[in-house]
Amino acid sequence: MRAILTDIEGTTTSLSFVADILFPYARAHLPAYVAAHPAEAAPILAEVEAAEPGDPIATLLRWIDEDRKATPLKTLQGMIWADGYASGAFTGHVYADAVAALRRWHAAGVALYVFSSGSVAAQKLLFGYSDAGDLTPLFSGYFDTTTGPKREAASYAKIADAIGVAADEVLFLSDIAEEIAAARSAGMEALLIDRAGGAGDIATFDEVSV
Ligand SMILES: CSCCC(=O)C(=O)COP(=O)(O)O
Ligand SMILES: [Mg+2]
Repeated sequence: MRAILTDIEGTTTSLSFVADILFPYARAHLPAYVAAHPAEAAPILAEVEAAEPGDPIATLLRWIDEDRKATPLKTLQGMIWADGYASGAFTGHVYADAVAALRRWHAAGVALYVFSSGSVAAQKLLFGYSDAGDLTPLFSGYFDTTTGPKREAASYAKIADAIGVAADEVLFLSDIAEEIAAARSAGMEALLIDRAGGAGDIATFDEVSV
């Protein structure tokens, strides 16, 4: 493999860090953040209102509760989390086996990329302020839903094009079967990870040979 493309939530990072730490932090700070940053928030609120007419703050809070992977929500969450990471309210959870494997693969010359529904800014924060320190030097690039939905093959074809590596030389890792199917449709190798040790192809990054 010349490149590895990884999902975050459920793959490098626990579901509970996202659901129990990140989302509640964004929920609690969203109204005050929007009030304090009107210029930055305005285009995001306009996009939310265009998608669902009504009070955009109420819509955003509901989208958090529904775990909606909507780009404007993800953009705003990334902005809010920046304060949380910078103040030390939390650090980014990355499984120990993922940290070790990412370091090993990087040292072996495999190019590492991220594809997550979280915004690129949020991805850089999570790995930059990770429990294991700054992991961003390991990554060659980041992709989010501005490239396309994670369950559509075209998104993976675009990523392969963008990184300049043939799709069949890219390995994608994710905890979501539909994402794995989309990556395979685009010609990538792909492994379904189930960190609970259930029906996935792998349970940890230790099982991946490159
Ligand atoms: C990296 S941002 C935090 C996680 C997040 O908001 C998210 O939507 C993660 O989705 P993924 O595609 O990584 O499963
Ligand atoms: Mg995931």
